[in-house]
Amino acid sequence: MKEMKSENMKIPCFDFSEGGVALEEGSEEWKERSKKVREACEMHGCFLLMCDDGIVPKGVHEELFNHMKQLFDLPEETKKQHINPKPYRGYNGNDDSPIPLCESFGIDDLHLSAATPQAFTNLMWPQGNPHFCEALKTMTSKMLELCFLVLKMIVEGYGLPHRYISDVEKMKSSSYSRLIKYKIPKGNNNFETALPPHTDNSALTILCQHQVQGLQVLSKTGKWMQLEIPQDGFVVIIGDILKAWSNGRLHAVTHRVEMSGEKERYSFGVFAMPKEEMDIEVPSELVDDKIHPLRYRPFNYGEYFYHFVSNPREALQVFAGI
Ligand SMILES: O=C(O)CCC(=O)C(=O)O
Ligand SMILES: [Fe+2]
Repeated sequence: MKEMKSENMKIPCFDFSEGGVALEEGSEEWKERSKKVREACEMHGCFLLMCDDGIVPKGVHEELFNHMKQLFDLPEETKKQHINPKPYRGYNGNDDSPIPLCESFGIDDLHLSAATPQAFTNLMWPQGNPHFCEALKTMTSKMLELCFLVLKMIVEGYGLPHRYISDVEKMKSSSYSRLIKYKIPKGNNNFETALPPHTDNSALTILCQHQVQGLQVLSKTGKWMQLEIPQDGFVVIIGDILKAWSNGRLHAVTHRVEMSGEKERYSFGVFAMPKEEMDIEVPSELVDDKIHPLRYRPFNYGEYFYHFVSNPREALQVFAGI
């Protein structure tokens, strides 16, 4: 356990509340920070993020999680009404599931239209739940703004021409918000895996949680490290798509959730991803003959997702090699 803690010290935590977001893009400070963000994404595949009121208005975090608790307390028949034929969406929560400690709802493109969060909250509460509806929409939009900021920092961190900003902007043209509850393990085990090790099928993932920690990342040296997500803060995780786009330079970190026997855990994740028809193609600036030969041939997100559904661990491999 001690070892986990000391390794965890190495996962960088950026404080965007010290004017990070207000930093003028292109300024020297911005360039400096972008380099550090890029290095963290190469070395660890994730980093922690602190934010102040200017980014996520005060109280929205708390509001979101208070309502999420009420959501998961609704009767099973009500929760089951949230259906979506696309894999990983909809409501997942029955005890026969291969991951019985994890109960979740997935919703696509929550922020694009006011009708989407409203349809969801009206389905769960026929009398409506405007506060939750607003909190869901605000958090998703803010978290996607942070994703775009990080994507722009990555472009800057590699010193790529400005035109790549529109490339990375497309990496967040779709999104999927996931509301998760992790139950307390029933056995006597101190720790139980509630979400098995995986990499994300997104370009970039941003997550927050309510008080209880549990997310662990696998270091490049093969050690599991417990993350300490700051209160009202976030963790940013590189997904498979940015790994491919960056020619394998950014690390799509393997992560899992371990639950201890004490308290339920609630988390909220936003997965930024391209539209299905979008091509993922490595910028020529990130390819050279000697150290960085081209590692992934161009593919589109829909093709990748198709492979991910049948074999998540090998999906990116399909496009590896030329
Ligand atoms: O709940 C968490 O902290 C992690 C969730 C996660 O990794 C996922 O949904 O892909
Ligand atoms: Fe994940």
